[in-house]
Amino acid sequence: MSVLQVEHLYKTYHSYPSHIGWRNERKAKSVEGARFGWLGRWFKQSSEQTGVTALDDISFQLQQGECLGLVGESGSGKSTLARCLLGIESADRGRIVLAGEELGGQSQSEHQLRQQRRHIQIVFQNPTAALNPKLTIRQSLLDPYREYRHQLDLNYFRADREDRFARQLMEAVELPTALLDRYPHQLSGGQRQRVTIARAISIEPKLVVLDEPTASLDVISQAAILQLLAQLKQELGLSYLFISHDLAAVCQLSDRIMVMKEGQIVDRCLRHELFEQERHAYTQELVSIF
Ligand SMILES: Nc1ncnc2c1ncn2[C@@H]1O[C@H](COP(=O)(O)OP(=O)(O)OP(=O)(O)O)[C@@H](O)[C@H]1O
Repeated sequence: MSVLQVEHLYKTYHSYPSHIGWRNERKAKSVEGARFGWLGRWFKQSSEQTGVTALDDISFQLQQGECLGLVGESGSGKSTLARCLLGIESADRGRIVLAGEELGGQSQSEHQLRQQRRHIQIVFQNPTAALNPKLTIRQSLLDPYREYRHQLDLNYFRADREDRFARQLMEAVELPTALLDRYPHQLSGGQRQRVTIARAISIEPKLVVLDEPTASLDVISQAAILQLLAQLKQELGLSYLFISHDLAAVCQLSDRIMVMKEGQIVDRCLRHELFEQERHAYTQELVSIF
């Protein structure tokens, strides 16, 4: 079953000349400015010259329980795609369908949008920035649960009591429950990343976006986190979109791999095919510099 379907996604960033100043830029971007004003016309013209196409006709499907790896050099559009999936940015064109429901469909209310968003969670590269330093681990873990508690229908975790729920989450990511009342700065980097993973999976999302989840960790913690992610995927039947520069990590965790270049998907393969000779020239280049 397909969990995620992305169809013909496009996104261009328009950057305006910096000497114009934000007041004029805002004016130009406004409906009146863009449609009628000389300022709008002039800015549109200059932005077209300086626009960056971050996503250029992206289409793919991700199956239930699958890990889809996404690799590509810096600036190829990986994070833009992640931001569009999470609703942090909107695409210019195209459709994102999550478990049969279009994300951000036109007739959706704010409430419906929020409901949909909970089905996609993200694990960021830097767990220190992802955790609020003023909250204990317990508070951070329970945040998503408290926000969505009335709509949750969990299969794996039992959420009848907060304390039991928090303990279950710690056990799932192999952390001692004694850490629950500590603050993020009292944990190691690897432990903090385990907390962000526990938080992301706590409400059993349909899709977890892993955005370079091991990049800020030492080699030993990296291996342990990859192993944990593989284990959770199997136990909870999770689906991942795994974004990384690290081809070895991507090959270890992913079932299939997509290669992105300048906003386009230029190659797709099964993980064991990535290092084969007859791949796309750009894939071979990535493999050779790895
Ligand atoms: N807010 C923005 N405004 C203008 N251009 C942007 C913005 N965000 C990204 N870009 C541009 O869009 C392109 C894709 O960027 P993106 O961050 O998606 O790449 P990436 O593959 O995730 O890179 P990295 O691996 O370094 O994170 C780049 O050329 C980048 O400069």
